[in-house]
Amino acid sequence: MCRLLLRAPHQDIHHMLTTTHVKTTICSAFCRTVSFTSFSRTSSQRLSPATFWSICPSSTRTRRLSSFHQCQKFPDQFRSLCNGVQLRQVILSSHRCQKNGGIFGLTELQRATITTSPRKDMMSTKEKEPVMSPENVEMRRMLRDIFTTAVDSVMPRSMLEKMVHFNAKLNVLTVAERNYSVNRNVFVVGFGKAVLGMARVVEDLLGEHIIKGILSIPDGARKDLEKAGKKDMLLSEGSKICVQEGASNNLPDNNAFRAARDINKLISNLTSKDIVIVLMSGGGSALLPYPIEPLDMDDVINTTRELFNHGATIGDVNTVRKHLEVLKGGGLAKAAMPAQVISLIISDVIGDSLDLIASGPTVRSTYSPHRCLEVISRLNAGKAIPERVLTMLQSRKTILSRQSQVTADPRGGVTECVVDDKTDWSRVHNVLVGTNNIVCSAAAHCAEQLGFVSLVLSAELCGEARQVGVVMAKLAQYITACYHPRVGTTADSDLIMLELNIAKHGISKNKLNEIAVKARNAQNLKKPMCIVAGGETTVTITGTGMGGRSQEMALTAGIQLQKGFQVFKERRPQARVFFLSAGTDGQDGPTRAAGALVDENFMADALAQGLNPQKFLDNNDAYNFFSQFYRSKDLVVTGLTGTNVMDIQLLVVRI
Ligand SMILES: Nc1ncnc2c1ncn2[C@@H]1O[C@H](COP(=O)(O)OP(=O)(O)O)[C@@H](O)[C@H]1O
Ligand SMILES: O=C(O)[C@H](O)COP(=O)(O)O
Repeated sequence: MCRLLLRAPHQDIHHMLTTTHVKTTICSAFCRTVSFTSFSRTSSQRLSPATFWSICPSSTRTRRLSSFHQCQKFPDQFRSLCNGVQLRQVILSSHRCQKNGGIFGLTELQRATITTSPRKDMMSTKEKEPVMSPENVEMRRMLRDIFTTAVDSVMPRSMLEKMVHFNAKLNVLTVAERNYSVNRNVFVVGFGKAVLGMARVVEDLLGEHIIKGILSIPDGARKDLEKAGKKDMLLSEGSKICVQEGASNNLPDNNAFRAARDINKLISNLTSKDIVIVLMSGGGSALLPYPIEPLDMDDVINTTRELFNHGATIGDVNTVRKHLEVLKGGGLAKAAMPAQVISLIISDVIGDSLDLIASGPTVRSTYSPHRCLEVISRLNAGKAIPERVLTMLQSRKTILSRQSQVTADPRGGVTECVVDDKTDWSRVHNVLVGTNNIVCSAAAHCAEQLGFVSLVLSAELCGEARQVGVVMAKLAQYITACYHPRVGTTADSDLIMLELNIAKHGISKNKLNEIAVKARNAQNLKKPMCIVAGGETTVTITGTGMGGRSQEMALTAGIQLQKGFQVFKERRPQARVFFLSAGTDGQDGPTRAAGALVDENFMADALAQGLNPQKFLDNNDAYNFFSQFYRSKDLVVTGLTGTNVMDIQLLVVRI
C-alpha cells in the first residue's frame, strides 16, 4: 500500500480519502479495513465497494467517513489502516464527528491529523524531500516568471528613462516636460530601496555635471545587486556619488541617521544656481531619519516599530514620523533652498500620495499633531509609544489649538495648519516616475503572453493581510463557480452567497461581473485565468513569530482554500488554484523572502508534512512555516530587487 500513496510522503488520510483522486487500490484497502459495503441508488448495477468509493462524489465520501467516525471501532480500524501504510503515529483525539459538521471542517481535519516523520520511500531518493507533481512544478514556475517579469518592468532605468532626458549639446535637462539648464551644478541625494539604480541612470545622463552625491540605501542592497549581476544598477567606477548603507529590515538606525546628517549638510549651503536631484522611493523614510530635538534615534526607532506592529498603514506611520523628524514633511526641500529641487519619486504608497512616499521630504506638508495622536489612539498604541513622543505631540497640539491659522475640523475643533515658512515651493519639482499600476499591468500582460486570460483586480489592495488572503481564496471559488454556473430556473445560490461574501470585503459588484465575464471567456478559450492585484496590506502582530504581510496572506489563503474550495471542487473536480503574494522590493517583513505561494492542496500537504498552518498563522510565523513546508520551495526568494512599488498578488484558477 505504501507504494501506492500518491503525492506527499505522509499524506493526511482523511483528505486523501475524500478527494476524488484516490487510486482504486487505496480505496480497496480502505474499504476492506473499515468493512465498507457499497450501495448505489442510481445504478441497478452492483458495484464493488472500492469502485463505488472511487467514483462517488467527495460529499458522499465525506458523509461516509463521518458515519465511520460515529462507530466505536473506527479509531482502531483507522489506526490499523494507517499502520498498513506505515504512517507512524496517528492522532485521533476524537472519534466522534461533530454532529452538525457533516463535512470535515478544518478543526476536525486537524484533530485527525496524522503526524509522522518523513518516510524514506515517499521521498525522491536523491533529494530526500517531498515530491511535487510536474503540473505543480510547472504552474509554480509560471507564477514566478510572471512575478519576475512584472518586477523587471518597474526597474528604475525603464521608468526613469521615460521621464528624464538630457540634451548634451544644449546642456538641457528635461524632466516631465520642464527644462533645466545644467552646467556642473548638480548635486544628487537619494534614499530608498530603488535609489541606487536611479542614481546610475542620472549618472549615465549627466556624468561630469554632477558635483557630488550621497545615497542612503538598505543594508546589503548593493551586494544583492552585485550578486544578481545587475551592473547597470550600480554606480560607475570613480563615481562622485557615495553610498551609505543602513536601516536593516526597514527600521531607522544610527547608520541611516549618519547618512541623513551628511545629506542635510551637503544640501544646506547651496546657491540658487545649483540643482539638487532628489531620488526617493519606498524605504526612504527609514533611510532618512533625523529626529527633531529633544527626541533621539531611540524615540524614532521605537515609534516606527510599534506603529507597524499595531497594524499601521504606511500612511499612518508616515503621518506621525513627518512630525518627529527634521527632513520629512518638506524639510529636505527647505534645507536645500535656494537651490532648484527636482525630485524623482517611485511610489510605494497606495494612491501615490506624494506627501506620504518616504514621508514627503520635498513636498509641502500640513502640520497636524492632532492627526498623529488620532492615529496612535486608533491603533491603540499609546502605551507602546515613547513618553517623550507623546508629550511632544500633546504640547504641540495645545499650542496649535491656540493659534489662529488653522483648519477647522468638521467635527469641531482645530486639526491642522499649513506651516508658514519662507520656502519658495515653485522651485521644487516633484515627479512621480513609478507606481504599482505599472507592475500590475506588466503582470497581466505577461500572464496573457503565457496563455492565461488575465484581469487586474486593483492596484490599491489594503487591509489586514489575513483578511485579504481569505478574500483571495473566495475569489478562487467564485471564478471556479463562474466557469461552471448551475443553469436552470433557480439561481445559483452558492454563487450568490459567494458574491455577497466577497462584496462585504470591498470588491464591487461591477468588478465581480467583470471577473465573471473573463471567467466565461477563459472557459470558452479553454485557458486558465490569472487575477492580478497590487497594493500593500498590514499585519497586526500578536504573535512572536517571523513573517511578512505577503507570506501571511499566502498562508491564510492556503488555509481558506481548504475550508471553502471543496464545495466548488465537486462541480469541477479538476479545478486547480495557485496563489502568489510577494513584495516587489524582494523583502517581506524582516525575512529573507519576498513572499510565498500556495495551491488548493496546501492544507492537506502541510498536514501531511507534519505542519499545522493555523498554528503558525496564530503566531505570525509564516516565514518559519514556509521555510519548512516543501523545504522552503514555496517561498519566493529574490534578494533585494533594487526597486519598490509595494506588493503584487497573482491568483490563478485552472479548470
Ligand atoms: N512576524 C510577522 N508576520 C507578519 N508580518 C510581519 C511580521 N513582522 C513584521 N511584519 C510586517 O512587515 C511589515 C514591514 O515589512 P516590510 O516588507 O519591511 O515593509 P515595506 O515593504 O513596506 O518596506 C510591517 O507591516 C509589519 O507589520
Ligand atoms: O516600502 C517601504 O519600505 C515602506 O512602505 C516604507 O516606505 P516609505 O519609505 O515610503 O515610508
